[in-house]
Amino acid sequence: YLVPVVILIVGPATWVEKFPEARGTRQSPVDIVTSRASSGGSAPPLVWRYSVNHPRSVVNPGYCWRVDENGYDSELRGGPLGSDVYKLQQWHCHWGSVNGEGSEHTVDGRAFSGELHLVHWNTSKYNSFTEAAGQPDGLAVLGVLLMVGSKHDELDKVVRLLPYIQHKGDKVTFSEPLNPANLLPKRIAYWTYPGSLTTPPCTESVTWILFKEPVQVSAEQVRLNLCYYVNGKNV
Ligand SMILES: NS(=O)(=O)c1ccc(C(=O)NCc2cc(F)ccc2F)cc1
Ligand SMILES: [Zn+2]
Repeated sequence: YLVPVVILIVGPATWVEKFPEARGTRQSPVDIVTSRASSGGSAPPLVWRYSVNHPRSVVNPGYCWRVDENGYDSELRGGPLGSDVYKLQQWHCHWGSVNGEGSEHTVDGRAFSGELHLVHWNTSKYNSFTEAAGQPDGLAVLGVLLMVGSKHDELDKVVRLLPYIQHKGDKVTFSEPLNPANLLPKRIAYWTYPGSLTTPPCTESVTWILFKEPVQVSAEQVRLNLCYYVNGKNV
């Protein structure tokens, strides 16, 4: 007898139908195989400066949360970014829904509890984020691996607002001073590779800069993130 085989194709496997870029040659996320990473050689230091005292909005985009910088000035330069200057557009997180394996990148096959992305665009060459997002050197994303440990005070300024944006499209603006640099690890060693947006349209426009040292967040902070965002649905 014939066994009915139903192949349910959801998620990334269907993205190639709608987003041809997803079939590309530099798709993210990837597994970082540390033994195959070459040393940075003589790359110049990575330098960043962020505005602290300006109104930011926390948005529920339907998956996790996103903080919009609302156009306030900032700079990211150096490292693998050549002579171009990039500006912080937004930052957001990816959390796991099961056994705390929620990071997008893995390191030697190991996943972390979550991953923070600080999304920057090339203001030296392009006039808007949307324009830059379509160019191979348009975006630079700083990736921070999150692991359960002590409470993260800077991140808590966002986590404590989550109960107010429980539905997709909800947005709350806050003006409490916040320095995105405090979201980064102390040690700034990183891996870098040319990649893509990890969600549709998966455009291959991202220079990925993933810090080696994970940052600690408390189990309660992970739980709060999970309660509100499990698999992109609000629960
Ligand atoms: N997880 S990640 O850091 O890789 C990532 C960062 C930004 C975006 C994004 O802005 N998407 C919307 C979007 C895409 C475009 F290509 C152009 C405009 C735009 F709003 C998606 C994924
Ligand atoms: Zn992301």
